[in-house]
Amino acid sequence: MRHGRINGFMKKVQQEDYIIQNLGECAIQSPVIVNDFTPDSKRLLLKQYLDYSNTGKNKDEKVKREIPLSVEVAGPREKIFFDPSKTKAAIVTCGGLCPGINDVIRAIVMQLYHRYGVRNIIGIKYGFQGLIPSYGHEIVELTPESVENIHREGGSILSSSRGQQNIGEMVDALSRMNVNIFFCIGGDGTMRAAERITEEITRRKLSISLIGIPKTIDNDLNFVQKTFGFDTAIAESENAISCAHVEAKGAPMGIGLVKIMGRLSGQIAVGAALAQNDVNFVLIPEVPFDLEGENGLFKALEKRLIRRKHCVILVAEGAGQELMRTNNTPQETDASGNIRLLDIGYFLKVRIEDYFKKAGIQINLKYIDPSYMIRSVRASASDSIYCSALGQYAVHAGMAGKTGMLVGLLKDEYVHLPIRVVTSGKQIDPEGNLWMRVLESTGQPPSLLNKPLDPPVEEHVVI
Ligand SMILES: Nc1ncnc2c1ncn2[C@@H]1O[C@H](COP(=O)(O)OP(=O)(O)O)[C@@H](O)[C@H]1O
Ligand SMILES: O=P(O)(O)OC[C@H]1O[C@](O)(COP(=O)(O)O)[C@@H](O)[C@@H]1O
Ligand SMILES: [Mg+2]
Repeated sequence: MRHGRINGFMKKVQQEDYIIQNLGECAIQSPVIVNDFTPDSKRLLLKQYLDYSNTGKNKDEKVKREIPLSVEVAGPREKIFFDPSKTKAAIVTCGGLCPGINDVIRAIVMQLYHRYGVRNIIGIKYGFQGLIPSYGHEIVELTPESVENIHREGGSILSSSRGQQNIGEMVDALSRMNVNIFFCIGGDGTMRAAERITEEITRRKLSISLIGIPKTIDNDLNFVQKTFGFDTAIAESENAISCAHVEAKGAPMGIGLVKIMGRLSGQIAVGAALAQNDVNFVLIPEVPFDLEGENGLFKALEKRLIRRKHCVILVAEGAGQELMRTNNTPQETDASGNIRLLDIGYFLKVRIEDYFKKAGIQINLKYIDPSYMIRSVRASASDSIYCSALGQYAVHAGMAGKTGMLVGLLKDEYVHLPIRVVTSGKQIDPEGNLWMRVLESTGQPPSLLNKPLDPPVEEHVVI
């Protein structure tokens, strides 16, 4: 039996209260096409916590061996590790820009200063470069006054960079500057670097806590329900899609083609398509497609145009890369080692125009690429709320002496995740409900392939 607070009164809540009424027996087969139907017997456990505080010695051993799969819940700890009056904290922002970075910096500084009384807070400029003396970047002092208004602007007041730096030299700098808590705001690349920095700190037996905060519009960190900036990026892409829809309807046989960021995952494209129901085809890296052939994109597009006279296509920048590559195409990477993508947007524009020209059908294709405009803006209200929570929880974790971890949302709960589990990359499951909802809302065919793919060998991690 549990207790719930209803209208200010405590009420006993029992399992019976959660039984859903049914009008009667369901005897008719549903016309909805999905891979898995949801049985009534599938239930969500309501806020189950596990408290193992009374287990005596070897608690960590107990967590490893006896406690079911679970993660540490974030929040202020009764006892802390660092003495606030002697604590020095450093903040770095790495990788691509993302709405909300300044909100997180502000929240960390305010929380350290006002809740814990930490007076020594520094900012590392231009990502990990700022820890390497030869770059000559200045170290900036961060105070409540200096960060007071920064959340009103996009970008990062500390700036950012890509490119690997020497791990040993970075730890030398942290140690030389007497940093006790190192806050790393970044995406998958930053977390890979953070993991290596933590290993080096541990190897040197230094008492430096490293806390990650999940930044990236791509939303591709494993186990993290949502990275900050993702919601804003979706909201910003709406404008481009609306314009594409207007343009498509504004001319005979109009096609609005929009390319949206998303390197290895189509999370932004999927979110934007579901937020903006004008999209008719969503193309993402996780779901391969053919151009030609009876089931390919061109034929599906042609059928749609004949039927409805206009069409909106939303393509994630990482989609269809295999269609453009030959064995001789060089695989280029950026300074951080991320694969440089070929331009699927322009490629599709040219190929679609070519197809319809050959078919003798006159179309009007308008191509829109909002590019960096979806990530250099300030955070939306919901992202700002998320950013302040992440900043606050990151400080609680750092002051408690936790390290090699990241704060994030998982199943609507703020939790501590070991950095090593988040870097393997999160993708959209083509068999999952999210993609099914995209297919339902766009009406695009379940597959744009002429030949079905071989079944995947690896199992997906289900959380
Ligand atoms: N395996 C790694 N070892 C050390 N540094 C890394 C590693 N992977 C990425 N980095 C560094 O982390 C920083 C951020 O990575 P990047 O991929 O650019 O952005 P993001 O963190 O947003 O994914 C860059 O300076 C990059 O070089
Ligand atoms: O800023 P760059 O180097 O042009 O990179 C663009 C890439 O950065 C992103 O905006 C975000 O990537 P990260 O968060 O991993 O840095 C991607 O969507 C996009 O592919
Ligand atoms: Mg990344």
